[in-house]
Amino acid sequence: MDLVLIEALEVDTVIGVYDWERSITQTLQLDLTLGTDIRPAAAVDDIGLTLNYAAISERINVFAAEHDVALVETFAERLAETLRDEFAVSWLRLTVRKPGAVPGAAAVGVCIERGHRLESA
Ligand SMILES: Nc1nc2c(c(=O)[nH]1)N=C([C@H](O)[C@@H](O)CO)CN2
Repeated sequence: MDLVLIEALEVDTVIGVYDWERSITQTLQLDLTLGTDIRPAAAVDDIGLTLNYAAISERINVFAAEHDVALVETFAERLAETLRDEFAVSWLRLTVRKPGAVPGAAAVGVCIERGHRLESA
């Protein structure tokens, strides 16, 4: 299995369990590792045959702008489901960090893996 990477993508969204968080936008930082087979695209140098990280990043920005949830867990789970529905992703690892949420910690958050890792031929 090959991997396409999106690292330290910053997106703005409404997120948080406390009342004061319900009326503000906060920035989340995302790391995304996407499992795919890059060989068909590499063989003919065609963006249409791989996971377009620019298009996926734009989709994540739209997702963040449209969603409003309490937990980073919910954000991660729903985003992973959306990406697996809309792109040819066999497996993904998604880390969602909420910088500055806890005093003394650079960031807090979750990391999830979904789907099946395909072996390379
Ligand atoms: N496991 C989690 N713990 C907490 C979350 C969360 O989303 N998942 N959220 C908060 C608050 O919103 C916090 O980030 C505000 O600073 C607390 N714990």
